[in-house]
Amino acid sequence: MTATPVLRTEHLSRRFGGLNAVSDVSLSIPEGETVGVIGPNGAGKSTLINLVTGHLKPSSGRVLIDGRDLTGARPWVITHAGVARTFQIVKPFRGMTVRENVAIGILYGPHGVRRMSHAREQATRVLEETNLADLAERAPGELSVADARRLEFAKALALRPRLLLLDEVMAGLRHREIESSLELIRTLKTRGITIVVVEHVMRAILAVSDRVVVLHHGKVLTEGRPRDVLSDPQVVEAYLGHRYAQRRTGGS
Ligand SMILES: Nc1ncnc2c1ncn2[C@@H]1O[C@H](COP(=O)(O)OP(=O)(O)OP(=O)(O)O)[C@@H](O)[C@H]1O
Repeated sequence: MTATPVLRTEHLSRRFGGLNAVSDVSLSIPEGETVGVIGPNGAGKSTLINLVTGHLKPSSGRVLIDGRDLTGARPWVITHAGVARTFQIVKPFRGMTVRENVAIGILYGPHGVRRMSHAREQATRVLEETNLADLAERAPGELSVADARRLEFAKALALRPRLLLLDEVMAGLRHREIESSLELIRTLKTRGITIVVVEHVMRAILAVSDRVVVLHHGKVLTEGRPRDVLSDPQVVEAYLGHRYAQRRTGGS
């Protein structure tokens, strides 16, 4: 008997007026798998994440978390089912320190921490893990782009999710900063966390994905092993462009 997937979407669709932002997307992600989701701007990647996390309701189709039908459930219900996410546009609470931003999620999260002092202790551990410990008392507005993205990561990790959805956590980062984000994702993989990585940084997708799904005009164009998918002529045509293909075949 095969295990129940951590995330399953069945014929998931979302329309905005006449636009099919996500169209008939059926995915099955088993426990411990890291899936990269790529596609051109406007392909529906963030909408897909928002449909899974309850930030948008589907027009049709279903979302199952660990086999439970949570289609259209509120975000906090999805969080309590073990799902955490980052936002593409970082959304810290401005009036709080970095540590408090993480602690507040723990306090209202699924693991029953009710005392602020305990939440702060746990937040400190997450900040150490995400290399933000030195910045714990800073205001989020003082952080660099890379550290603000790390804070998003830390807020999601603080919920101790089984399924983590990362929406462009590497956008705008430098080489070294990307490497340290990849290191963190690799650590989470070894803990068995199931991860969905939406990313335009192909090096990152190749480095951590067990499988890659390509979205195009809201539909799954193709999916498979990262190197196979990234050399697929359809994917090159729709998204990557020929310069990228030449670079890859040139061995970079
Ligand atoms: N709230 C909304 N109202 C109307 N249209 C929307 C809304 N959200 C997304 N869209 C449209 O749906 C389509 C898919 O958008 P989405 O943000 O999911 O794409 P994406 O693949 O994440 O793109 P990017 O790589 O630029 O982040 C786009 O055409 C977008 O303009």
